[in-house]
Amino acid sequence: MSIKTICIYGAGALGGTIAAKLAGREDNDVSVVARGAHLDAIRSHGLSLREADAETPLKVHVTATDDPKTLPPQDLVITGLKGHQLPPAAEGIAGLLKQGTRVVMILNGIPWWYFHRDTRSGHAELQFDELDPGGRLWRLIGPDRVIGCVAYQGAEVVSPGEIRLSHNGRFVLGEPCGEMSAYLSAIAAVLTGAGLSITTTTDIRSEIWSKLMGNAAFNPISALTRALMTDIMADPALMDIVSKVMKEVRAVGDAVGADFAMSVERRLEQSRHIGGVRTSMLQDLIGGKALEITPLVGMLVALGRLTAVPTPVSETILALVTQLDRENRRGN
Ligand SMILES: NC(=O)C1=CN([C@@H]2O[C@H](COP(=O)(O)OP(=O)(O)OC[C@H]3O[C@@H](n4cnc5c(N)ncnc54)[C@H](OP(=O)(O)O)[C@@H]3O)[C@@H](O)[C@H]2O)C=CC1
Ligand SMILES: CC(C)(CO)C(=O)C(=O)O
Repeated sequence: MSIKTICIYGAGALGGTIAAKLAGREDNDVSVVARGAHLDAIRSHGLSLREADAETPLKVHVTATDDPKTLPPQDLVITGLKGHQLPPAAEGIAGLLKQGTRVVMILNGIPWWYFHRDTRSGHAELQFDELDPGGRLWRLIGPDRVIGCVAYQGAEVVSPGEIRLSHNGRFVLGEPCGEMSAYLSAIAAVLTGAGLSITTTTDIRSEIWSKLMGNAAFNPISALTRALMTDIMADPALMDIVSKVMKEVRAVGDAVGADFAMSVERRLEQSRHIGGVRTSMLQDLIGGKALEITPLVGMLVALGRLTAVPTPVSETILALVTQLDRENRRGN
Protein backbone atom coordinates (compact mmCIF):
# COMPACT_ATOMS: atom_id res chain seq x y z
CA MET A 1 0.00 0.00 0.00
CA SER A 2 1.17 3.48 -0.73
CA ILE A 3 1.41 6.10 2.01
CA LYS A 4 2.04 9.57 0.61
CA THR A 5 -0.36 12.02 2.25
CA ILE A 6 0.18 12.16 6.00
CA CYS A 7 -1.55 14.53 8.39
CA ILE A 8 -0.25 15.08 11.91
CA TYR A 9 -3.21 16.16 14.02
CA GLY A 10 -1.79 18.00 17.04
CA ALA A 11 1.75 19.02 16.11
CA GLY A 12 2.99 19.61 19.66
CA ALA A 13 6.00 17.99 21.33
CA LEU A 14 5.71 14.50 19.82
CA GLY A 15 3.37 15.19 16.89
CA GLY A 16 5.64 18.05 15.85
CA THR A 17 8.70 15.83 16.16
CA ILE A 18 7.19 13.27 13.81
CA ALA A 19 5.90 15.94 11.42
CA ALA A 20 9.35 17.54 11.16
CA LYS A 21 11.06 14.19 10.54
CA LEU A 22 8.49 13.11 7.92
CA ALA A 23 8.59 16.46 6.16
CA GLY A 24 12.37 16.17 5.93
CA ARG A 25 11.80 13.48 3.27
CA GLU A 26 10.62 14.63 -0.16
CA ASP A 27 8.46 11.56 -0.81
CA ASN A 28 6.04 12.50 1.96
CA ASP A 29 3.25 15.04 1.54
CA VAL A 30 2.93 16.24 5.14
CA SER A 31 0.38 18.56 6.67
CA VAL A 32 -0.24 19.51 10.29
CA VAL A 33 -3.29 20.57 12.25
CA ALA A 34 -2.17 22.99 14.94
CA ARG A 35 -3.55 26.06 16.67
CA GLY A 36 -2.79 29.39 18.33
CA ALA A 37 0.67 30.95 18.42
CA HIS A 38 2.27 27.59 17.55
CA LEU A 39 0.30 27.49 14.27
CA ASP A 40 1.17 31.12 13.48
CA ALA A 41 4.87 30.40 14.03
CA ILE A 42 4.80 27.22 11.89
CA ARG A 43 3.12 29.17 9.09
CA SER A 44 5.52 32.12 9.23
CA HIS A 45 8.86 30.48 10.06
CA GLY A 46 8.38 26.71 9.62
CA LEU A 47 8.65 23.99 12.23
CA SER A 48 11.96 23.64 14.01
CA LEU A 49 13.17 20.48 15.75
CA ARG A 50 16.32 20.42 17.86
CA GLU A 51 17.44 16.87 18.58
CA ALA A 52 19.27 16.00 21.79
CA ASP A 53 22.70 15.68 20.19
CA ALA A 54 22.34 18.15 17.30
CA GLU A 55 24.15 21.49 16.98
CA THR A 56 21.59 22.98 14.61
CA PRO A 57 17.86 22.35 14.44
CA LEU A 58 16.07 20.65 11.57
CA LYS A 59 13.80 23.24 9.96
CA VAL A 60 10.89 22.27 7.70
CA HIS A 61 7.97 23.98 5.99
CA VAL A 62 4.67 22.11 5.99
CA THR A 63 1.07 22.88 5.15
CA ALA A 64 -0.40 24.01 8.46
CA THR A 65 -3.99 24.76 9.40
CA ASP A 66 -6.38 24.86 12.32
CA ASP A 67 -9.22 23.79 10.04
CA PRO A 68 -8.91 20.12 9.03
CA LYS A 69 -11.78 20.61 6.53
CA THR A 70 -9.29 22.45 4.28
CA LEU A 71 -7.22 19.26 3.89
CA PRO A 72 -8.03 16.36 1.54
CA PRO A 73 -8.59 12.81 2.85
CA GLN A 74 -5.26 11.32 3.90
CA ASP A 75 -3.43 8.00 3.48
CA LEU A 76 -2.33 8.19 7.13
CA VAL A 77 -3.29 10.32 10.13
CA ILE A 78 -1.07 10.53 13.22
CA THR A 79 -2.50 12.14 16.34
CA GLY A 80 -0.21 13.90 18.81
CA LEU A 81 -3.03 15.10 21.06
CA LYS A 82 -3.36 14.56 24.81
CA GLY A 83 -6.03 12.00 25.78
CA HIS A 84 -8.59 14.68 26.77
CA GLN A 85 -7.99 16.62 23.52
CA LEU A 86 -9.06 13.70 21.33
CA PRO A 87 -12.86 13.69 21.83
CA PRO A 88 -13.29 17.37 20.83
CA ALA A 89 -11.14 16.65 17.74
CA ALA A 90 -13.07 13.49 16.71
CA GLU A 91 -15.04 15.16 13.96
CA GLY A 92 -11.98 16.92 12.53
CA ILE A 93 -10.03 13.67 12.44
CA ALA A 94 -12.97 11.78 10.91
CA GLY A 95 -13.08 14.30 8.03
CA LEU A 96 -9.54 13.27 7.02
CA LEU A 97 -10.38 9.59 6.61
CA LYS A 98 -11.04 7.58 3.46
CA GLN A 99 -11.20 3.85 2.89
CA GLY A 100 -8.06 2.26 4.33
CA THR A 101 -6.82 5.32 6.26
CA ARG A 102 -5.27 4.21 9.55
CA VAL A 103 -4.86 6.51 12.54
CA VAL A 104 -1.72 6.19 14.66
CA MET A 105 -2.54 7.51 18.12
CA ILE A 106 0.46 8.54 20.20
CA LEU A 107 -0.80 8.39 23.77
CA ASN A 108 0.35 7.82 27.31
CA GLY A 109 -1.91 5.81 29.59
CA ILE A 110 -4.99 3.72 28.88
CA PRO A 111 -6.47 4.76 25.51
CA TRP A 112 -10.18 4.91 24.61
CA TRP A 113 -9.85 1.89 22.29
CA TYR A 114 -8.03 -0.29 24.87
CA PHE A 115 -10.56 -3.15 25.11
CA HIS A 116 -11.24 -3.37 21.37
CA ARG A 117 -10.49 -6.93 20.19
CA ASP A 118 -8.91 -7.69 23.56
CA THR A 119 -8.91 -11.41 24.28
CA ARG A 120 -7.22 -11.49 27.68
CA SER A 121 -9.09 -9.25 30.11
CA GLY A 122 -12.57 -10.73 29.88
CA HIS A 123 -13.84 -7.20 29.09
CA ALA A 124 -13.62 -7.13 25.28
CA GLU A 125 -15.18 -4.01 23.68
CA LEU A 126 -15.69 -2.28 27.05
CA GLN A 127 -15.91 1.50 26.56
CA PHE A 128 -15.25 4.24 29.11
CA ASP A 129 -17.25 7.43 29.02
CA GLU A 130 -14.49 9.29 30.87
CA LEU A 131 -12.09 8.59 27.96
CA ASP A 132 -14.60 8.90 25.12
CA PRO A 133 -17.69 10.86 26.23
CA GLY A 134 -20.77 9.63 24.39
CA GLY A 135 -18.61 7.21 22.35
CA ARG A 136 -17.75 9.90 19.76
CA LEU A 137 -14.26 8.56 18.97
CA TRP A 138 -15.61 5.01 18.76
CA ARG A 139 -18.39 6.10 16.40
CA LEU A 140 -16.68 8.74 14.24
CA ILE A 141 -13.18 7.25 13.90
CA GLY A 142 -13.74 3.66 14.98
CA PRO A 143 -11.27 1.48 16.88
CA ASP A 144 -10.57 -0.66 13.78
CA ARG A 145 -8.66 2.25 12.22
CA VAL A 146 -6.37 2.69 15.22
CA ILE A 147 -2.70 1.74 15.41
CA GLY A 148 -1.57 2.08 19.04
CA CYS A 149 1.65 4.00 19.68
CA VAL A 150 3.71 4.10 22.88
CA ALA A 151 6.42 6.78 22.95
CA TYR A 152 9.67 6.45 24.88
CA GLN A 153 10.72 9.95 23.92
CA GLY A 154 10.96 13.15 25.96
CA ALA A 155 10.06 16.29 24.01
CA GLU A 156 8.78 19.81 24.63
CA VAL A 157 7.49 22.78 22.64
CA VAL A 158 9.99 25.30 24.04
CA SER A 159 8.54 28.27 22.14
CA PRO A 160 5.94 28.54 19.36
CA GLY A 161 7.16 26.58 16.35
CA GLU A 162 10.19 25.16 18.22
CA ILE A 163 10.45 21.65 19.59
CA ARG A 164 13.30 20.21 21.62
CA LEU A 165 14.00 16.53 22.19
CA SER A 166 15.55 15.65 25.53
CA HIS A 167 16.93 12.34 24.30
CA ASN A 168 16.65 10.35 21.12
CA GLY A 169 14.02 7.82 22.01
CA ARG A 170 11.80 5.35 20.25
CA PHE A 171 8.20 4.65 19.35
CA VAL A 172 6.46 1.26 19.61
CA LEU A 173 3.55 0.61 17.24
CA GLY A 174 0.97 -2.17 17.38
CA GLU A 175 -2.42 -3.22 16.06
CA PRO A 176 -5.09 -3.57 18.79
CA CYS A 177 -5.80 -7.09 17.41
CA GLY A 178 -2.12 -8.03 17.71
CA GLU A 179 -1.64 -8.80 14.00
CA MET A 180 1.60 -7.91 12.23
CA SER A 181 -0.53 -6.47 9.43
CA ALA A 182 0.63 -5.08 6.11
CA TYR A 183 -0.61 -1.66 7.29
CA LEU A 184 1.53 -1.84 10.41
CA SER A 185 4.64 -2.76 8.40
CA ALA A 186 4.00 -0.05 5.81
CA ILE A 187 3.52 2.65 8.47
CA ALA A 188 6.60 1.51 10.39
CA ALA A 189 8.60 1.63 7.13
CA VAL A 190 7.53 5.23 6.38
CA LEU A 191 8.41 6.39 9.91
CA THR A 192 11.70 4.50 9.95
CA GLY A 193 12.51 5.96 6.53
CA ALA A 194 12.11 9.42 8.07
CA GLY A 195 14.81 8.61 10.62
CA LEU A 196 12.60 7.75 13.60
CA SER A 197 13.40 4.80 15.81
CA ILE A 198 10.38 2.50 15.44
CA THR A 199 9.62 -0.99 16.69
CA THR A 200 6.46 -2.99 16.14
CA THR A 201 4.78 -5.37 18.56
CA THR A 202 2.08 -8.04 18.59
CA ASP A 203 1.17 -7.00 22.14
CA ILE A 204 0.62 -3.23 22.28
CA ARG A 205 -1.48 -3.52 25.47
CA SER A 206 1.43 -4.92 27.46
CA GLU A 207 3.64 -2.14 26.09
CA ILE A 208 1.02 0.39 27.25
CA TRP A 209 1.11 -1.06 30.78
CA SER A 210 4.93 -1.14 30.90
CA LYS A 211 5.06 2.52 29.92
CA LEU A 212 2.27 3.36 32.36
CA MET A 213 4.40 2.10 35.25
CA GLY A 214 6.48 5.23 34.73
CA ASN A 215 3.80 7.76 33.74
CA ALA A 216 1.24 6.91 36.47
CA ALA A 217 3.96 7.69 39.00
CA PHE A 218 6.35 10.28 37.59
CA ASN A 219 3.89 12.54 35.73
CA PRO A 220 1.54 13.42 38.64
CA ILE A 221 4.41 13.52 41.16
CA SER A 222 6.31 15.90 38.87
CA ALA A 223 3.23 18.13 38.57
CA LEU A 224 2.57 18.07 42.33
CA THR A 225 6.19 18.88 43.17
CA ARG A 226 7.29 20.74 40.00
CA ALA A 227 10.36 18.48 40.00
CA LEU A 228 12.31 17.24 36.98
CA MET A 229 12.62 13.46 36.54
CA THR A 230 16.18 13.54 37.89
CA ASP A 231 15.09 15.47 41.02
CA ILE A 232 12.35 12.93 41.76
CA MET A 233 14.87 10.13 41.35
CA ALA A 234 17.30 11.81 43.75
CA ASP A 235 14.67 11.91 46.53
CA PRO A 236 14.24 8.58 48.39
CA ALA A 237 10.83 9.54 49.85
CA LEU A 238 9.44 10.37 46.40
CA MET A 239 10.99 7.23 44.95
CA ASP A 240 9.22 5.21 47.63
CA ILE A 241 5.90 6.60 46.29
CA VAL A 242 7.01 5.92 42.69
CA SER A 243 7.78 2.32 43.49
CA LYS A 244 4.43 1.83 45.30
CA VAL A 245 2.54 3.23 42.28
CA MET A 246 4.55 0.99 39.94
CA LYS A 247 3.50 -2.03 42.00
CA GLU A 248 -0.15 -0.96 41.76
CA VAL A 249 0.17 -0.59 37.98
CA ARG A 250 1.63 -4.09 37.77
CA ALA A 251 -1.15 -5.56 39.91
CA VAL A 252 -3.96 -3.94 37.88
CA GLY A 253 -2.19 -4.73 34.59
CA ASP A 254 -1.82 -8.38 35.65
CA ALA A 255 -5.54 -8.48 36.44
CA VAL A 256 -6.45 -7.45 32.87
CA GLY A 257 -3.98 -9.86 31.28
CA ALA A 258 -0.94 -7.66 30.60
CA ASP A 259 2.39 -9.37 30.24
CA PHE A 260 5.09 -7.31 31.98
CA ALA A 261 8.47 -7.88 30.41
CA MET A 262 10.28 -6.11 33.26
CA SER A 263 10.21 -5.92 37.03
CA VAL A 264 9.53 -2.71 38.97
CA GLU A 265 13.28 -2.51 39.67
CA ARG A 266 14.19 -2.74 35.97
CA ARG A 267 11.50 -0.23 35.01
CA LEU A 268 12.92 2.18 37.58
CA GLU A 269 16.38 1.64 36.13
CA GLN A 270 15.05 2.32 32.61
CA SER A 271 13.52 5.64 33.79
CA ARG A 272 16.95 6.80 35.00
CA HIS A 273 18.21 7.00 31.39
CA ILE A 274 15.71 9.74 30.51
CA GLY A 275 17.66 12.43 32.38
CA GLY A 276 16.50 15.87 33.57
CA VAL A 277 13.20 15.89 31.70
CA ARG A 278 10.11 17.95 32.50
CA THR A 279 7.29 15.43 32.10
CA SER A 280 4.47 16.26 29.70
CA MET A 281 2.16 16.80 32.69
CA LEU A 282 4.56 19.28 34.28
CA GLN A 283 4.80 21.09 30.92
CA ASP A 284 1.00 21.43 30.88
CA LEU A 285 0.91 22.61 34.51
CA ILE A 286 3.44 25.34 33.76
CA GLY A 287 1.52 26.28 30.59
CA GLY A 288 -1.74 26.61 32.57
CA LYS A 289 -3.29 23.82 30.47
CA ALA A 290 -5.58 20.93 31.45
CA LEU A 291 -3.65 17.96 32.84
CA GLU A 292 -3.84 14.51 31.25
CA ILE A 293 -5.06 12.80 34.41
CA THR A 294 -7.73 10.30 33.40
CA PRO A 295 -5.70 8.03 31.07
CA LEU A 296 -2.67 8.03 33.40
CA VAL A 297 -4.17 7.86 36.90
CA GLY A 298 -7.98 7.85 36.74
CA MET A 299 -8.12 4.73 34.55
CA LEU A 300 -5.65 2.90 36.79
CA VAL A 301 -7.97 3.49 39.73
CA ALA A 302 -11.08 2.67 37.64
CA LEU A 303 -9.59 -0.59 36.33
CA GLY A 304 -8.41 -1.42 39.86
CA ARG A 305 -12.05 -1.15 41.00
CA LEU A 306 -13.26 -3.20 38.02
CA THR A 307 -10.83 -6.01 38.83
CA ALA A 308 -11.00 -5.67 42.67
CA VAL A 309 -7.31 -4.73 42.89
CA PRO A 310 -6.62 -2.09 45.58
CA THR A 311 -4.82 1.07 44.41
CA PRO A 312 -4.64 3.21 47.59
CA VAL A 313 -1.55 5.23 46.65
CA SER A 314 -2.87 6.02 43.16
CA GLU A 315 -6.25 7.01 44.63
CA THR A 316 -4.49 9.53 46.89
CA ILE A 317 -2.46 10.87 43.98
CA LEU A 318 -5.62 11.10 41.85
CA ALA A 319 -7.38 13.25 44.46
CA LEU A 320 -4.35 15.54 44.83
CA VAL A 321 -3.60 16.00 41.15
CA THR A 322 -7.30 16.53 40.29
CA GLN A 323 -7.47 19.41 42.76
CA LEU A 324 -4.17 20.78 41.45
CA ASP A 325 -5.62 20.73 37.92
CA ARG A 326 -8.74 22.65 39.05
CA GLU A 327 -6.68 25.31 40.81
CA ASN A 328 -4.22 25.58 37.94
CA ARG A 329 -6.98 26.15 35.43
CA ARG A 330 -8.48 28.83 37.68
CA GLY A 331 -5.07 30.49 37.52
CA ASN A 332 -4.22 29.91 41.21
N1 LIG B 1 5.96 15.27 25.56
C1 LIG B 1 6.54 14.14 25.90
O1 LIG B 1 7.72 14.13 26.26
C2 LIG B 1 5.78 12.85 25.86
C3 LIG B 1 4.42 12.81 25.63
N2 LIG B 1 3.79 11.58 25.57
C4 LIG B 1 2.35 11.49 25.32
O2 LIG B 1 2.12 11.79 23.95
C5 LIG B 1 0.83 12.40 23.78
C6 LIG B 1 1.03 13.75 23.11
O3 LIG B 1 1.72 14.56 24.05
P1 LIG B 1 2.59 15.85 23.69
O4 LIG B 1 3.28 15.68 22.40
O5 LIG B 1 3.41 16.13 24.89
O6 LIG B 1 1.44 16.93 23.56
P2 LIG B 1 1.53 18.52 23.37
O7 LIG B 1 0.65 19.13 24.40
O8 LIG B 1 2.96 18.96 23.31
O9 LIG B 1 0.90 18.68 21.95
C7 LIG B 1 -0.47 18.65 21.67
C8 LIG B 1 -0.67 19.72 20.62
O10 LIG B 1 -1.95 19.57 20.03
C9 LIG B 1 -2.58 20.85 20.02
N3 LIG B 1 -4.03 20.67 19.93
C10 LIG B 1 -4.87 20.19 20.86
N4 LIG B 1 -6.13 20.12 20.38
C11 LIG B 1 -6.06 20.60 19.11
C12 LIG B 1 -7.02 20.83 18.11
N5 LIG B 1 -8.32 20.50 18.29
N6 LIG B 1 -6.64 21.36 16.93
C13 LIG B 1 -5.34 21.68 16.72
N7 LIG B 1 -4.36 21.49 17.64
C14 LIG B 1 -4.73 20.96 18.82
C15 LIG B 1 -2.13 21.49 21.31
O11 LIG B 1 -2.36 22.86 21.31
P3 LIG B 1 -2.50 23.66 22.72
O12 LIG B 1 -1.09 23.73 23.25
O13 LIG B 1 -3.09 24.96 22.31
O14 LIG B 1 -3.38 22.83 23.62
C16 LIG B 1 -0.63 21.12 21.25
O15 LIG B 1 0.09 21.97 20.40
C17 LIG B 1 0.23 12.50 25.20
O16 LIG B 1 -0.59 11.40 25.46
C18 LIG B 1 1.48 12.45 26.10
O17 LIG B 1 1.22 11.96 27.38
C19 LIG B 1 4.49 10.41 25.67
C20 LIG B 1 5.83 10.41 25.89
C21 LIG B 1 6.57 11.63 26.07
C1 LIG C 1 8.49 11.07 31.25
C2 LIG C 1 8.37 10.85 29.79
C3 LIG C 1 9.18 11.84 29.00
C4 LIG C 1 8.97 9.50 29.48
O1 LIG C 1 9.08 9.21 28.12
C5 LIG C 1 6.92 10.89 29.40
O2 LIG C 1 6.37 9.92 28.96
C6 LIG C 1 6.11 12.12 29.58
O3 LIG C 1 6.69 13.20 29.80
O4 LIG C 1 4.88 12.03 29.52
